[in-house]
This record gives sequence, structure tokens and C-alpha cells, in this order.
Amino acid sequence: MSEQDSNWKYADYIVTESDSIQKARAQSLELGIEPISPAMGAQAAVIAATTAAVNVVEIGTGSGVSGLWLLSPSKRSVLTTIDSEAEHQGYARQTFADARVAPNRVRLITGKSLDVLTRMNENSYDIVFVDADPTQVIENVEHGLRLARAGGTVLVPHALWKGRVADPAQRDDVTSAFRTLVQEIASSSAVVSALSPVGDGLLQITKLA
Ligand SMILES: C[S@@+](CC[C@H](N)C(=O)[O-])C[C@H]1O[C@@H](n2cnc3c(N)ncnc32)[C@H](O)[C@@H]1O
Repeated sequence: MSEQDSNWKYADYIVTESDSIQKARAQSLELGIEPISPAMGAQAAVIAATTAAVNVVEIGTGSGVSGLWLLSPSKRSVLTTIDSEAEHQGYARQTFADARVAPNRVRLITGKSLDVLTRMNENSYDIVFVDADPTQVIENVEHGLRLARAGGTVLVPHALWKGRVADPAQRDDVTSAFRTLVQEIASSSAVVSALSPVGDGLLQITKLA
């Protein structure tokens, strides 16, 4: 195993996930939904805590792994989470109930992200977590930046897309979309950004104004 692989494995291994997150993770894998890694979840929770996030939007509910991590630092935070699959949201609803998250802290919206996001208020959210259809990541991030308040943060897991973004020989549509996104964000003066190699990449974009 390479040094980097050992580091990634260890970063996941040292994270202790709650029973509810572990259960949701197992369920995700059974359903063929890819949840964020434990280390990525822990990093998302740290960002939610340091930004004192109250209003959080998630694009791509899955069965609730990332949602529980985002809600974990504060009992005051509220998650609006969007997914096109009602079945996935049914499992997520159960995940949030198992974790004893008060029902008024979670708003589940079933629909395609690009339809739902256009109806949401701009400059209103502390965090927008983008983890839905990877072919639409650029459009979802554009909406995320519109929805985020000044000082708010858009988080994009899988930004290094299975190690392919860093390899210029990989030119499939999804890899190219993530590569374009990462490059455009790195050169934007409207945001402060960082690309963390946690999991298969977490792009963190904080809106300046
Ligand atoms: C990678 S999974 C999300 C995993 C979740 N964030 C987690 O870590 O637990 C992607 C989710 O996006 C949903 N999805 C795919 N295309 C979508 C679209 N156009 N609009 C909304 N949701 C979509 C899928 O149904 C799936 O549940």
C-alpha cells in the first residue's frame, strides 16, 4: 500500500461514527448509493461547526449519511435536502428519526436539483453541500454560490473524482466537469477556496460577497 493510501485509510479509521451514521452507511452501500467517507463527514462537520452553520442545503440526500454529519455539530441547525429519488429520501427520513433529529430540523424535497434550486432563496444559506448527479456538478455549484450568503461555503465532495481529475489522460464527461470546476474556482476572485484530498477530494468554496 502506498504512503498516501495508508494516510487515507488511517484518516477514515480514526473517525468514530455514531450508530445512526453507521447504519445509514451500511444501508447506502446495500442500495448502491455512495455515501461520503467517514473522514469527509468529519471534515464537513468541522466546517459546519466553525462557520456556526444554521441553514444548510444538501443536494443529494442519499440515505442520510452526509446529512447527519452536517447536522451533528449544532442542535439549532436546519437541513434542507434535495434528492430526485423518493425511495432514497424514505431511507433518509428513517435515518434522521433513528438519530432523534427533531422533524422540524429537516426539510426533505423530492425533485431534480436544477428544478428545485431555481425556486430557492439566494444569499440565504450558510452551507450548500453538492453531492448529486456528477454530470451536473457545475450547474449545481453555480446554484450553490447563488444560494450561499456572503461568507457562506459551498462544499463539493468527490472533487478529485476517484483520482481521475489529477490525471490529464482521463477525459470522460464527469472527470472533465470536475476538472473544469476545480480550475475555475481556483482562479476566481469572488471566492476563497481550498481543495482537500480527503476521501476523493473535498472542494471548499467560501463566497466573499
Ligand atoms: C452520491 S449519492 C448522495 C450521498 C449522500 N450525500 C451521502 O453522503 O450520504 C447521490 C444522490 O443524488 C441523487 N441524485 C442524482 N441525480 C439527481 C438530480 N438530478 N437531482 C437530485 N438528486 C439527484 C441520487 O438519487 C442519490 O441519492
